Amino acid sequence: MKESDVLIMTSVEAEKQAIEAGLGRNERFHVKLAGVGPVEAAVATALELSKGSYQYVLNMGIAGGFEERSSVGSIVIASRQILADLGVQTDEGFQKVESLGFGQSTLVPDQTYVDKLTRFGSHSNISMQVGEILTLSTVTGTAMRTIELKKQYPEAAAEAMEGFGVGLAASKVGIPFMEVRAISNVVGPRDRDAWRIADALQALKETTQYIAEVL
Ligand SMILES: O=C(O)c1cccc(C(=O)CC[C@H]2O[C@@H](n3cnc4c(=O)[nH]cnc43)[C@H](O)[C@@H]2O)c1
Repeated sequence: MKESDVLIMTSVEAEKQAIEAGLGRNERFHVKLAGVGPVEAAVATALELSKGSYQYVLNMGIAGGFEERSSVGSIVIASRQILADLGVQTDEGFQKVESLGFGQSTLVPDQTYVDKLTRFGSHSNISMQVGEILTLSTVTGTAMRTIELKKQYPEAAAEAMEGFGVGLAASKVGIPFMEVRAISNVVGPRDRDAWRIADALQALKETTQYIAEVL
């Protein structure tokens, strides 16, 4: 393992296969399973980082997109990763953990590579945008929760379940990180049959080809 190696954490085997197909034969990149949810992802990433020497950490996978901010089949690169349900629920509404005077619910990924990938992507056929990505332990599946999240995080472009965990593990040891998600479904009332997983996995594969050139 070399110091310029890149660790890519993803949730499930189908995502890993799409990413590996995009990378082709590239020995700098190591794709590992993070499991599902922020806790699994943080632990899995910390363990991988303890075994090797990495220059960069990426969280990649599919995600739900907020209708007005991202479309199915497009790519969202995180400007911020927000652990959206870390806080306190009161009669006046939800307050972030920071309002209690401790804790952290937002991470800012490495801006240099976010910019590089966005610039690179603007010359491709893939629709790519930068926006906030929420990390949640529970997939949003009702209209009411969707409205709540949009009210709390009006700038959110997507939600997934691992980004903050991966980013936190990397940030604790001072390694730059980034989250890149392909939108498979709209955030809203649960309709699993409407998820366009094949399209999202194809976008993930194509984006990984760019990442291998940019990083
Ligand atoms: O069933 C399949 O063939 C299949 C193939 C690839 C991936 C999956 C997953 O279910 C991946 C789970 C992973 O996806 C993220 N995700 C996707 N949509 C959402 C969403 O609307 N809200 C939150 N997370 C979402 C999440 O990070 C999961 O870990 C299935």
